[in-house]
Amino acid sequence: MRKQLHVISDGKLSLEAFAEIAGEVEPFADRFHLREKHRTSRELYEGVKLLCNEGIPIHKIVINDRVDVAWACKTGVHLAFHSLPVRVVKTHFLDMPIGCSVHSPEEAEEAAKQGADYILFGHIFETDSKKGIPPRGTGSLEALKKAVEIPVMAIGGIKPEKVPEVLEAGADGIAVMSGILQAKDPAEAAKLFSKKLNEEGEK
Ligand SMILES: Cc1ncc(COP(=O)(O)OP(=O)(O)O)c(N)n1
Ligand SMILES: Cc1nc(C(=O)O)sc1CCOP(=O)(O)O
Ligand SMILES: [Mg+2]
Repeated sequence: MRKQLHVISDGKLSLEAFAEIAGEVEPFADRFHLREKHRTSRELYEGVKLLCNEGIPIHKIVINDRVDVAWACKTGVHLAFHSLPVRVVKTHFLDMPIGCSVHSPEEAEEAAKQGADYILFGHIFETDSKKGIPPRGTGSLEALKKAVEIPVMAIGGIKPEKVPEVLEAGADGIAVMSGILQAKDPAEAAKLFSKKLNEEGEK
């Protein structure tokens, strides 16, 4: 199966800047997450409109945490540690695609049992986003893959040269923030991630 590339907003760029980058990398990416924990629902709603104006199909847009905004915009939702439980969202929003962040095989099993469509597992490698917290490594990814059947996206410190190792450990895709948003040429970076994912995914 084709391996996925998720691009995660960093909460630092303006939504206009993120949408512009999203427009450039759209052909190479499968999902765009608005992970903007400090923003209001109105700002997130406007952010979705900006993404749509840049040509991002609605099915590729995911809102972090805010089920209300996801429902209003008909996007997917990504549930974080502090979010509503997967089961609750699943019960009330039958058709909403649901992702969930997990940090152990037990959390992964629970998310799958409650009806998550996919999980993000991390952080795999050191990343400025999780300073001072030891990375979990690809060994833990391999162990977690044995616990669930739903797709597992690896997150945290993923650079193009790390993709083979992550796929070797069984990842169904990757989620990337700085590797694309801070790249000199985000489109080239996304293209390279996509190439690495497809090359390795076909093995
Ligand atoms: C053990 C552990 N708990 C929580 C977090 C952070 O939660 P998450 O839902 O992944 O939220 P963000 O990564 O989006 O901030 C964690 N990394 N580890
Ligand atoms: C949002 C997020 N969640 C993580 C987790 O482990 O739960 S790591 C992460 C940030 C990923 O950023 P980068 O690609 O720049 O390392
Ligand atoms: Mg996370």
